[in-house]
Amino acid sequence: MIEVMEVTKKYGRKKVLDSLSFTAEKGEITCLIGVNGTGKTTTLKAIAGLVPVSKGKILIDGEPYNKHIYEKLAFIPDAPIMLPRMKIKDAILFMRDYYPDWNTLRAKDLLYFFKLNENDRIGDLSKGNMAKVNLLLGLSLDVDYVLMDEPFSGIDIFSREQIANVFASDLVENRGVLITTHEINDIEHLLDKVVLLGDGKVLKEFYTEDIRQSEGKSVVDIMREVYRQ
Ligand SMILES: Nc1ncnc2c1ncn2[C@@H]1O[C@H](COP(=O)(O)OP(=O)(O)OP(=O)(O)O)[C@@H](O)[C@H]1O
Repeated sequence: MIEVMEVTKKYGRKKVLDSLSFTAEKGEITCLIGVNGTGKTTTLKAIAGLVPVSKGKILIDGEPYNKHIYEKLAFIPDAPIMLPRMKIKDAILFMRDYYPDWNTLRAKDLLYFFKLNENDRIGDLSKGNMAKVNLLLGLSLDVDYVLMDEPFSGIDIFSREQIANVFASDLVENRGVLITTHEINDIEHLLDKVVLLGDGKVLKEFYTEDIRQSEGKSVVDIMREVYRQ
């Protein structure tokens, strides 16, 4: 389980995360939602140990950040991970050589599934294909937790469907997936838990099944209630 416990993060004097607490479980897809600048990316980076927090604790399976964290966790940003002049196949070889948990077979499957050309250069890719390459590189690591920053941002409907299919497949089964997104419509049915953020705080945390069953509401219904207050 990923446990974010009363985490405060300041950039200079600006408080970006304000005593933020929530959990993301293994075997579940948890989605962080919030307007621009509310601290979603900062939260993922803090969990991945890429930015230090000012206060509070983050535990992965009960352990605080340590040098073995990347054996458990992959962070997939919404920007290119590799150098623009590298070909997709070079990026795959780099990952294979660098990470002991690299799964070559899965990388091949995803290359085929996403219809990517391994000879294309990273710097020449469209935004959608860049997102697919990032997803391929992240999901081909045999880790328990995958953090994905805005995997659907600026991506056309067909690519969004392809990416959503990956979320529904056994590629993410048994892992803990934590994503940030604005594009809730295509993936609402795949989400187990939603955490609504506002000004660096949790405004509401809920299981999608619970609100469907007990209140007959969708995630968008709850978002309207919370953000219109
Ligand atoms: N390195 C930094 N130095 C100073 N301020 C930063 C830094 N990184 C982020 N911020 C600020 O922190 C706030 C939260 O940024 P963050 O990127 O976490 O938000 P977000 O919810 O992911 O936004 P978006 O939806 O636009 O991606 C913003 O006001 C941003 O300007």
